[in-house]
Amino acid sequence: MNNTSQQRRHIDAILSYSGRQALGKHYSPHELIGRSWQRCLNEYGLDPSQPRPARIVTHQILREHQDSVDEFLNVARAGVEQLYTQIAGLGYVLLLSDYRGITVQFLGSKNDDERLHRAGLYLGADWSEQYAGTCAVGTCIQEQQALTCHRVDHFDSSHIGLTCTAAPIKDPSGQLLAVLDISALDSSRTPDSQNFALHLTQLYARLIEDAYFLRRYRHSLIFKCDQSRELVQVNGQCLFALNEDGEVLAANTAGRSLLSQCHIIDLPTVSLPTLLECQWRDIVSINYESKDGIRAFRLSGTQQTLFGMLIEPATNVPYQPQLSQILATQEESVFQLDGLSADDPAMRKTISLAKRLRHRDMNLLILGDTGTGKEVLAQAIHDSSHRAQKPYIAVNCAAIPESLIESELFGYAPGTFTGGRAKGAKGLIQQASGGTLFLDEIGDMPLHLQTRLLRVLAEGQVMPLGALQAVDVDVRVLAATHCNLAQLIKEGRFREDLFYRLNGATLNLPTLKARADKPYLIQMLLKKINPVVRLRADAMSALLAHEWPGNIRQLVNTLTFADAICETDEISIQHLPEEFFIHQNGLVEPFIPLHPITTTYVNCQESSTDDSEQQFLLNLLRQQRWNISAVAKQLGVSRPTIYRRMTKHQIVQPKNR
Ligand SMILES: Nc1ncnc2c1ncn2[C@@H]1O[C@H](COP(=O)(O)OP(=O)(O)OP(=O)(O)O)[C@@H](O)[C@H]1O
Repeated sequence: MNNTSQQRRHIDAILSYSGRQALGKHYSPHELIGRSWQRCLNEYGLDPSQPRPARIVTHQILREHQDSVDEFLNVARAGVEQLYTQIAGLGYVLLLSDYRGITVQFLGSKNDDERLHRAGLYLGADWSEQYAGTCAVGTCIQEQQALTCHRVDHFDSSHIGLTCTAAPIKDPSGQLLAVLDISALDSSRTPDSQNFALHLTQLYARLIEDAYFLRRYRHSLIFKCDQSRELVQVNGQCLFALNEDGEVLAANTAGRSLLSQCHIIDLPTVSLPTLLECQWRDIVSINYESKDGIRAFRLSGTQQTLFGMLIEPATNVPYQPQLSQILATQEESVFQLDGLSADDPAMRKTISLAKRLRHRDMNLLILGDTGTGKEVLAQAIHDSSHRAQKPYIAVNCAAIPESLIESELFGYAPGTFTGGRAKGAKGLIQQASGGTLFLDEIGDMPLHLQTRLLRVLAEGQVMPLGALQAVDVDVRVLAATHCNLAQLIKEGRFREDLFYRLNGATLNLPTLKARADKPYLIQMLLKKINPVVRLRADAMSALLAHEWPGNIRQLVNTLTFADAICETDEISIQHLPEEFFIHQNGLVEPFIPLHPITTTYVNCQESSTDDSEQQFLLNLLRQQRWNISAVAKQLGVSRPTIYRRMTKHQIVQPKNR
């Protein structure tokens, strides 16, 4: 088809689309292009049968347009030139237009000067939709989004040879500032071939937008954040300019979309500490307290972790006087507590509270899912308190049989039980006197014992079973549970008054899945298990991606397992339990250890190759007296997995156990 008949066909397609001509078998445009065609026909009164020549504004007018964005053009230059070097060899030219569609910067080949001029791919060209009809620049201005306008997407039939891709650049207040466009004179390729061009243009539009943002707010403190700790410095997506009180003055496009996730549209009233559920000092002290200059935060009302860094003002440091005051209130370091976490927002709050309360004698309630480290925290609070030299007694209320828990806790007087000790026995509460009593799984404590415990807490005295006289005790109680105590209170299964006695303050522990410092925990725990062994990147990625229903306990077991079956000093994904393999496509083969073993319960008909794993499992089963559920819990896997593994390793449970 020659050029003229192509143009004729295109005019028919638009007239048919507009309903001004009978519907034929014509090209049906993308919704966004269709909207633009409608605007051209109905709002601007453009006539598709009257192609318009490219309009290039005069030098004088061009100068006025350029002057109005002079500062921006200076910042954009480097990005524009870099993008052009990447696309020039592919036959593209580059246009940067202002928000009115006038091309204020142009980069293209001199060889095609005349053709480019005729097509409007030229400095000073007017690509507003109102004049040029549907086109990448003009439609991007109207729709405020990146798009490709490929060949017959153009309204004006004189442009149907072109392929153009454009992306918007916003100013720090969110207003359209400019449009970055790359165009080619001839493109016989399909629209899909422009996907790469679209991504590249969007990427450079963002780079230029961010460079301009940083330039405009160079005198302010800038908070830059990203969902990845590794990428925040080189490619932090969100930028926030802050005043000296931590209020957000401006944000880039990604920053504004983050704010809109939290339903915030009114910028100057947003406080960044509120948005990140933290103190202002947590933000301003990043560069002074964090080793890598990055700190983890949680986005308010979500489970989303953001890693943030600060870019300090180039001159005229507005927050400095306040900063010195803030840093003067630096939190003391308490190694027992600091070591529990590297950088996690929830742990930061918990540890900070624990530090402030550690020397107080108030009772504390530690809440968290199973295996999140409630007991470890309790021990650390005791070890860092003024009671550290006194006893620390831990009691698991769910593990002691109900018939024994009373005597275990409160002790008994001589002669109370037949078969009891002649001198009676001191209960655990009395043993903890002067120190700390940790009551784990407090939600499982029977109601009548809750009443007795309440008396101990209220009166500072314990009455052993069968005794006539109460004994004075001075005990600080740290209680923990994974239960919802409010719910238990509602159901009448937990005493409300005891709850208030125990809950001098609440310390919350996050799940392992939600923790931002998983890499630290993994490395720290592995070092404890085996200081020599090292994790390969594939294993680390699998561990980081895991759900961890059993939390840190499951992580400890997983690492212990991997260490046991790994025969070199490197753990890779094959050494992790079955749950970590990608079964479906067989990408990863399970572990195959080397040394054969023989045991009473193993049918060694053939020499097994999975012997280390077999030995590990066998040892665990023996330790747990063949309680499959207990082994499954310890390894953080399901019972069927244990049975499958037993079958695989031909481990047979002894009949007479
Ligand atoms: N910060 C930590 N550093 C090292 N090990 C930890 C840490 N937190 C937890 N662990 C380990 O994780 C396991 C579970 O911890 P812990 O018993 O304190 O959890 P828990 O919340 O009390 O569990 P449960 O609710 O089942 O009683 C233990 O092996 C403990 O040593």
